[in-house]
Amino acid sequence: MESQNIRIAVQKSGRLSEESLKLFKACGIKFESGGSKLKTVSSNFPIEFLFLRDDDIPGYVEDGVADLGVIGENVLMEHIRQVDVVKELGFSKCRLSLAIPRNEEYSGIEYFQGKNIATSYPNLTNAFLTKQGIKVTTHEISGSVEIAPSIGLAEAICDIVSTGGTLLSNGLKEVATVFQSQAVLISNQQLSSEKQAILAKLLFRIDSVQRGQNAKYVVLNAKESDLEKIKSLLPGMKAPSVMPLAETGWVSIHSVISENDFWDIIEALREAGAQGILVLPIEKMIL
Ligand SMILES: Nc1ncnc2c1ncn2[C@@H]1O[C@H](COP(=O)(O)OP(=O)(O)OP(=O)(O)O)[C@@H](O)[C@H]1O
Ligand SMILES: O=P(O)(O)OC[C@H]1O[C@H](OP(=O)(O)OP(=O)(O)O)[C@H](O)[C@@H]1O
Ligand SMILES: [Mg+2]
Repeated sequence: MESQNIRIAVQKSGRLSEESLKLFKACGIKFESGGSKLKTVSSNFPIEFLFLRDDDIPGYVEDGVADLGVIGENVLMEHIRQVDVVKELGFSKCRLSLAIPRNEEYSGIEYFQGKNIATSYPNLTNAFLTKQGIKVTTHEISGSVEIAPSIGLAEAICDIVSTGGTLLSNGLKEVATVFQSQAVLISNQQLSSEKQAILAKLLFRIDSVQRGQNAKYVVLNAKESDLEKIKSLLPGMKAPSVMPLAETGWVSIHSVISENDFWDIIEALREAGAQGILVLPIEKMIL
């Protein structure tokens, strides 16, 4: 009999694992993680977790060994798989970039013509350069790619960059971005209707958590005479809540501000007469 749980593959340990587990926990899903256990079932949601090497996840989801998976778009795009991307997760943001020794002069993409490039992403690298008429020889290596130029393995590299610290400490400079990546939730293309219903519940929870992460709850005091000006700066979920204070002529205003324009709005609020501004995190936001 088919299991009623949906099965999700997440990275066992690495750059995706911590944020993945944090997200599912923030969704109220309880499960054990850590240690040497490679499979665990949630005690309060119909989901089973498999802890795997990230490279294996897209294949497992394509084959239906797992129903869902969390994976970096960079890995997903390198080996085209028949899976659906159901949600951008907004963490493990990084880019796949071409880098060369720092003392080299970079004239433009033509620099790479005929060069040897070390990378874990030969398909993405070749596709990017071929599109621009550049022919290179890629050397596939699975890790520590940044070492390649200094040991004479290649003249350039194409690897994951986030802060740029690894490039810097290996005497390299980033010269072109091939691909921007983040973690995504992928799904098998033939989920049973039962599993689709579980996925819909999961996505509803992820949306609520993400909305909360992108917003702040703001409470402030203001003179009634400044209320209209302040209200025009505050959208809120529907409209800001306004409550009288114990002191005549003063009100307390509660609202929700998007993380993106948070500081701009706070500055404008202060100029408009807001005082005693409190900012609180939002755990979940359900529309
Ligand atoms: N420095 C970084 N900052 C942010 N995200 C990153 C960074 N490096 C990698 N990533 C993202 O996290 C994913 C996993 O990276 P990680 O280095 O943990 O992979 P790995 O060493 O191949 O792990 P595994 O042992 O599971 O095969 C990458 O495919 C990429 O999407
Ligand atoms: O630009 P930075 O912030 O320095 O990050 C980039 C580095 O991070 C990743 O490696 P990771 O540290 O995950 O080690 P790994 O090679 O073992 O995967 C990636 O492969 C780069 O080497
Ligand atoms: Mg890997």
